[in-house]
Amino acid sequence: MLAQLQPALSGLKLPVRLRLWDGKELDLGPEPSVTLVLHDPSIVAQLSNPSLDSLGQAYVEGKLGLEGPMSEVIRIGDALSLALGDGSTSAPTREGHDKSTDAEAISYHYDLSNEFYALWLDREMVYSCAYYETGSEDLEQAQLAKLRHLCRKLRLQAGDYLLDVGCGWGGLARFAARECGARVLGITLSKEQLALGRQRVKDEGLEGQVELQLLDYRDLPQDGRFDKVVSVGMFEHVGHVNLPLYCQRLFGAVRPGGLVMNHGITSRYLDGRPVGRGAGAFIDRYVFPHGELPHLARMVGDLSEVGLEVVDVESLRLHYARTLNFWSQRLEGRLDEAARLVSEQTLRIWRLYLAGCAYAFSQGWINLHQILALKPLPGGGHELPWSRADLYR
Ligand SMILES: C[S@@+](CC[C@H](N)C(=O)[O-])C[C@H]1O[C@@H](n2cnc3c(N)ncnc32)[C@H](O)[C@@H]1O
Repeated sequence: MLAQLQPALSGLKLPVRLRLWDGKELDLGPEPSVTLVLHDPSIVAQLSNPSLDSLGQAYVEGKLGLEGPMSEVIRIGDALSLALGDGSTSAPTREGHDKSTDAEAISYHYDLSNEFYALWLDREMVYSCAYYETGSEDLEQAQLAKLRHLCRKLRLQAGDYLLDVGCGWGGLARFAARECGARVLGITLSKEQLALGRQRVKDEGLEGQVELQLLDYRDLPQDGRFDKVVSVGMFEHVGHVNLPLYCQRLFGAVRPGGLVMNHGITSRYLDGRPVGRGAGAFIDRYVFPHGELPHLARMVGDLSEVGLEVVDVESLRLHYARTLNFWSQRLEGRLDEAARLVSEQTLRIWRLYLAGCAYAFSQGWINLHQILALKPLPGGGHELPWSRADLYR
């Protein structure tokens, strides 16, 4: 089987070395930067029709070993999938989402280990795209700049009541309280996040201003009590079927004249079908079960349908590629510590996921959009300034 496949593989001239189950080595091109270790002859059949999903699965299951820089591993995996794969993609996902399946999916990802996430996230443990004002910032600076950018877009004032939907470990909630004087309610579905988030609120003496709760977005108060609503890296978990309900809940939570910021990952495709030669299927299987990425147009449409007026949209695609590269490099630099915190299989998954998503953003398979919307005042007016100049002062 390998003898049949070898001419096709060698024809690609990729900088890859194959190491076989019997120890033999075979270079497919000059100066190999990546070694694929075929632990099992059965993996050869998969190599003849590879996708990022099947290659990733073989790695996770230990049939395939990967040696070399992770970014290079992903690039090679994609080149193999493009050249030899049949290019088949699955249909767009439209799963039913209820509170219990969503809670389970969230726990699978976010309750993994606070210590593990702390190894490679920034100090505030912000788990979403950072903002690089000049492109020369490190991760710590860029995450703080992102929090500032969001608060500025929300025109957050002292005394404002802010709702943070999907608050993670509470980095934005604490920033908004500390730097802007806001009162904040943050909600999450992760018990581990909640415990550490509350501890950090306490450590900073912000208990009078910041409250974090375990609450599903479907159960949010609907009496318009919040001046501003922000949702960062959360709507990817909602699912197409529930997007109208999600937008309805944001609308119901904010007061007339208030602002809503939705920051999250969007699909390149209008129908939200999986992207990237099997990459989407891998993420769904191992990383974010039940996650779904809508197109920007779908999200703008659903916000508009409930009565929120979209006033500003910004794409930060390459900002997320850079953020993920930082995360991936930080994890790669601390693999021994990580291996003590999570299982070997989980570590393999997260290594592929971080490097793979950096690649996916860099290729334009997925994007990151900040969508600012407002709930108009009775009569149609609003409180926004005439220009965006205030954002950049
Ligand atoms: C990628 S994290 C982003 C966390 C934070 N916003 C940040 O930027 O660091 C996604 C967050 O959404 C929350 N989440 C997902 N589905 C949710 C739901 N149905 N209701 C409330 N929170 C949810 C998760 O618990 C998690 O805190």
